[in-house]
Amino acid sequence: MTAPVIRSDVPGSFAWGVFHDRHPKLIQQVIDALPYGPGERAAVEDLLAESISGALQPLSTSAHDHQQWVEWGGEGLHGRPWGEAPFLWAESYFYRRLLEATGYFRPGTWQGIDPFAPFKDAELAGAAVDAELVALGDLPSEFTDKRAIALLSSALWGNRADLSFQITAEAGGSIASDLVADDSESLWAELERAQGGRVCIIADNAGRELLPDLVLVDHLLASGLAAQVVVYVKPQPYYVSDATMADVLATVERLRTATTAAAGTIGERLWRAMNSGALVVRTHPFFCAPLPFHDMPADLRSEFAGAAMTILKGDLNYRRLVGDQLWPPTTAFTELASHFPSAVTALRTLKSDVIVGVDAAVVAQLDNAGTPWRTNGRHAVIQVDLRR
Ligand SMILES: O=P(O)(O)OC[C@@]1(O)O[C@H](CO)[C@@H](O)[C@@H]1O
Repeated sequence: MTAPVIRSDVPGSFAWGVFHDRHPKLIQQVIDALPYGPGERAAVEDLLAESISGALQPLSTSAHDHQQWVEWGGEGLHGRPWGEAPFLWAESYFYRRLLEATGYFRPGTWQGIDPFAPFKDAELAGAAVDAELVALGDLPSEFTDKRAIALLSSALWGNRADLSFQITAEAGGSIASDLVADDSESLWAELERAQGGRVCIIADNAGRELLPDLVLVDHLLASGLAAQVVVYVKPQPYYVSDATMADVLATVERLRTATTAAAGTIGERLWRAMNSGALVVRTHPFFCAPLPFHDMPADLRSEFAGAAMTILKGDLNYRRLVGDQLWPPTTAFTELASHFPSAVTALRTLKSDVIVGVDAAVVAQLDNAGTPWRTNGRHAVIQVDLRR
């Protein structure tokens, strides 16, 4: 089964807009957020110009991952317009090159400085997170189904980043009308069935998404639904807000030091779970690769094999799971997710063109409404492949 691979050279498409509208704004924000010198500023602006109207240049041969990117497909793309590369490839490479331009990997003063840290730090320190921490206290404190459903919903809508505990505490669950596919009952049934196994979570964004993700992790461990949770984060700054280990530590600290008792208790439990190995945070270079998960290397594949469930958060992980392709939206999710080494659940708000596993009647209704439902971030899916 196949479908057209998404590229960013179709004017007016979502992918085209990412390169032509979103990236110029992002680059401006990056060079305004830290006092980069003339060299870094020029390199960042050159990258933007190259990605919009130039030919795709290779990483410098002295870069530690030069060869890796050649193997990931760079060789066939060097010298061609960026828009001819698959969108997933080009977007991922853009973030790698942005780190090159800001000196993230180069020995020197900017080495290891996350160019997106000012945005992530501000979000985590902000009033919205304060309100989230307070709202945590309104959730049932016992490890009931009601709490589980509310936390799953918070982790899902945390990907939308304007909704989380505050909504779920009030609604007592999901914002059902915006869920275009909901297999959450299968997820809970499978976690109950496999009780005491290992659950993997492939994290997405830091801040207002990682916070509810970690609260869900705490629930899985404290309720006994999982004996161990492994959270996978990015090895380096990526797609602006993607979570790294530094973001996990900052989020656990934000919980621990919260003035609200519920949040503080969860933060302490997460700390102790890391101490005991019940909660493990891991990463791998492939999490910043420009390829679908279908192509994951054997060492990473073996880490997921044997997990009771892997939960993938967010839009980019969904694109990598099912393939960044224009599938008919009614294509079965299980058909495209079956390559993954364990049972999987996608928790994703829709922010790009890729979507599968939606009933024909729902697709017709959404199409008829005339809104850009695939990309406006309003809708979401909870999709499960139980591998049986
Ligand atoms: O994975 P997330 O954080 O949910 O969303 C990331 C994302 O929406 O941002 C990109 C635009 O820059 C999209 O191509 C991509 O899928």
